Amino acid sequence: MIDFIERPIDRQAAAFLCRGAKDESGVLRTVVSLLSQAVGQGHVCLDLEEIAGEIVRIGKEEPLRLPDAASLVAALRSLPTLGGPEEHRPLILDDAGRLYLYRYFRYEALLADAIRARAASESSETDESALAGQLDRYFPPTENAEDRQRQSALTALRRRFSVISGGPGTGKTTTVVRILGLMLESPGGERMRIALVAPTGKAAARLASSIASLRETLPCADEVKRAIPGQVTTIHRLLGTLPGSTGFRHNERNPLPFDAVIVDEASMVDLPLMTAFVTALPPHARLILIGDRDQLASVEAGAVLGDICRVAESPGSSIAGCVTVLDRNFRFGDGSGIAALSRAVNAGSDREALRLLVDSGSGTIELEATPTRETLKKRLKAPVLDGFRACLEAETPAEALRLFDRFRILTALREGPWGATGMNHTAETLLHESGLVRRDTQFYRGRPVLVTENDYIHKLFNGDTGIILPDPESGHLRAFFAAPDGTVRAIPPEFLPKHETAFAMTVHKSQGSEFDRVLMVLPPEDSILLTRELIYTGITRARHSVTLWSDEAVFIAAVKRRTERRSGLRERLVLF
Ligand SMILES: Nc1ncnc2c1ncn2[C@@H]1O[C@H](COP(=O)(O)OP(=O)(O)OP(=O)(O)O)[C@@H](O)[C@H]1O
Repeated sequence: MIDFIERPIDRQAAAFLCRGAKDESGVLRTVVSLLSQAVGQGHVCLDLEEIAGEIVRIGKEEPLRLPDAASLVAALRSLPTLGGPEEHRPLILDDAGRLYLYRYFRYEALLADAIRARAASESSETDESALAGQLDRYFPPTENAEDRQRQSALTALRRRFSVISGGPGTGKTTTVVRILGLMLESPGGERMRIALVAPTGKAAARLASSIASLRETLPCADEVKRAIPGQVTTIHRLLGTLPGSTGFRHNERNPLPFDAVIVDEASMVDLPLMTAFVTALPPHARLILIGDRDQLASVEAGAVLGDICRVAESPGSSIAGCVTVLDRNFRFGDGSGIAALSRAVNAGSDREALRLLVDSGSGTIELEATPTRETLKKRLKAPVLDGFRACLEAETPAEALRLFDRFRILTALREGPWGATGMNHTAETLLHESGLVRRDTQFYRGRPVLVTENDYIHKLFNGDTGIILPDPESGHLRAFFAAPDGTVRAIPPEFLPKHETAFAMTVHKSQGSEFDRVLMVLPPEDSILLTRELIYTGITRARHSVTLWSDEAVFIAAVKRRTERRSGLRERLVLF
């Protein structure tokens, strides 16, 4: 039984796309409404095989049994709005029984073509023997026979398309900086135009600051170090947004002026944006995607990085050899609590993950039962006061921002007492009662804010985190944000774009950030929103320790549940 609440947009899409069709049974309307719903949930298409024969109930309407797949296809073909892959119609049905909205079909087809074309062409400039010597310098041979970092660098230099995937601490950034050094040292490298991008301002700032410290460690000449770009920008900014349009200034007809582009945190990039980006690259440009294939997929449609990484493993794939997975944890060591736990979660070993949490004597990972509504405030008191006191008592805005990254509450849900809204409310109450903040106005001193939309005028981006504090000079309250170069900037709070309080945030919003300590909160009841990828992403935001509030059964159910996003990208990438 597929039970779903139809949103107004699903109803309108169904009515519009089925207009003029003979649909007494309501099957067509139901299928199109399901497609609209699926896209809203991040799927790129609807798989007819999967819904064939199912009973569907929309809200309180009479349940309806859908016919078998062949009959569904035949019925859909009667729709004047439906066409095949070569046609330009609002709905597209492909040969594998996947139903798309035209826009998404086109994104997927364009992206698959662009990646295949890029993957097929090897970079011509590489001089193999010189390269081997260079690689030995950047990646000194170790007793570890299989040096995947070195392998990933070799792939990135040889190919026009490559992917480096790995969890936190596996050396992705270290490897990127070495690749930059290698590229700039190669013949003609001094003229190479390189762009570094990330999906959010926060992620861009993090990469910029890592590069600034890592480039000094490179075994290369000073002019090469100086040539390494210090600036990291967001994908939107590089492409150039156009007011009132979903298009960008740079596109196939006006390509980006770069020879190599590195995209960090690529798991956060959705299908429409990745397509816009890849199709705006000139054909000769090298594209390197960096990310963690096991993290939550993008908020909007698609799971582009995950799909690419999975295809690369299948025999006959057009992108075989383009993907390297870094799996050795250099930051914690493979045996550390967080690394072992995240590996068990990823593998779906729910019992093993639970055992690690329960038996951990190290203090780096801990499991505690989710508090009830009644005990929530009492249980939250110590973590909140310990976690935020230093930040709220800091002497300067720069110090407060640095200390704020020591601790964060991450929630699985947005709403409800165990969601980000409820946890923020309880945290604020506790801090108010303890005298650490005075929650008497909207912008009170010490209120952390998380920006939730891009504001190009004030250069604030979705995901940026700031704190409201008095300006040390004027005494006026300002929102302070860390700039990528390590300085802070101050914005009058009334100029802030859309934002939320940020003592607690959802795991989704925390992507691209890391904190020393994390308290991750799951609700007391299981829900389809609790997935393996969510748990993995939350745990791996912590650099030193994680406390998980969850009941054992809820944790087990979440680790068992995978997020599968329907798309045809993998199949389109396998085929030549
Ligand atoms: N080959 C290596 N040998 C020894 N130490 C390494 C190696 N590669 C990386 N490290 C160290 O491991 C730590 C993590 O590396 P790095 O920051 O590059 O990882 P990352 O995958 O980018 O992590 P994150 O996603 O959290 O930013 C750093 O302290 C780095 O110096």
